[in-house]
Amino acid sequence: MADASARTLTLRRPDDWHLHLRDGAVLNAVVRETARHFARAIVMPNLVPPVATGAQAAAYRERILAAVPAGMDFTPLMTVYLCEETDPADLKAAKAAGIIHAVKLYPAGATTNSASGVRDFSKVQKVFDTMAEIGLPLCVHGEVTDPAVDIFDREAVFIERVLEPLRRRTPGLKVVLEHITTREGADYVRQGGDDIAATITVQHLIINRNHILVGGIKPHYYCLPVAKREEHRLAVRAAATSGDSHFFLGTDSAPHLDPAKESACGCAGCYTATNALSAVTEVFEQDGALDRLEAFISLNGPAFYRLPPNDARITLTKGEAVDYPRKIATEAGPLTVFDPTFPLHWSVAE
Ligand SMILES: NC(=O)N[C@@H](CC(=O)O)C(=O)O
Ligand SMILES: [Zn+2]
Ligand SMILES: [Zn+2]
Repeated sequence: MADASARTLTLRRPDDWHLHLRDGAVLNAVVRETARHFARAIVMPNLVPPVATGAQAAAYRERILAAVPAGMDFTPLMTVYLCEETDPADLKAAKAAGIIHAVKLYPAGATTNSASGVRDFSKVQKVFDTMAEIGLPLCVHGEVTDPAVDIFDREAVFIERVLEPLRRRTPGLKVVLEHITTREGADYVRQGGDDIAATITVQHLIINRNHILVGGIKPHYYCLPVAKREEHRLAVRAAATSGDSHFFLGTDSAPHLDPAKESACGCAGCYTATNALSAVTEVFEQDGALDRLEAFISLNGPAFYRLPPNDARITLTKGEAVDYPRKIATEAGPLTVFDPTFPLHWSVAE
């Protein structure tokens, strides 16, 4: 489809396999930014209070659909937030009704709005067993919360201490290790067989921890899992651009209003929906991997989730630097768009 000198790419319309849309004023402002480019998205359930039941997922889905501007075609794929009280029968019913496509595991305290997450994994083993039985994937925020573990080691330690034992206890459970940031994450998933996959974000293809900390603290580059050393960024980037079916785009676009980011205790999350597709295309071009872009953004995700790829196509065109907004206005205040640090040249025909 694409060669190194391509200036136009026509690809199947992509999906975003990890997205935060929030609610209310922010939802109303950000949903169009995603719907412009992506046909579907796995919508994260970490609202306050969390989306914890099938009924709450159905109600959130209605609020999202009501916020999609007229004439735009966007399908939210809902998830439920795993709590120690989650009822396996409720998940079964919500999956059978086509409302939910995954369950999200947040270790309690690991990230934004994760206070209701799981503390004692033995309390949710029945839920995992049911999910394995009905083929409902588990999306995992893969970081331990043990205060004794260094924040830069939390993903690798999670794989060893939590994820591998959980998968051994629950044969057949399909797992997405979300937003991987390490060589260990990429290696584990690549070698993990057909029941595991990983999402990779835009920012983790582009930034390492220096971007956050050198020359002053840059709150808009702070997200969780936090960006690691350069060698890890390169390993994650190689996984994305390899075309390997275990890896697909989940932007983890995570809007927080500017005052909440630019603060003495700034929130974790990068807002990337607006320029995600241009940035990912630029990355694949930089690495001579445009022929593997469609696998990463449009094919590998649906295959893992056992959904058909989109029939619609998008056209990406290379030209002068793309002029995308630096901020998105919402009725609650501004959101800063992720700055990839280099100009983007690929625009998307809408
Ligand atoms: N990635 C982040 O840094 N933040 C996400 C939560 C998450 O995906 O862990 C958010 O909801 O803001
Ligand atoms: Zn997360
Ligand atoms: Zn996220």
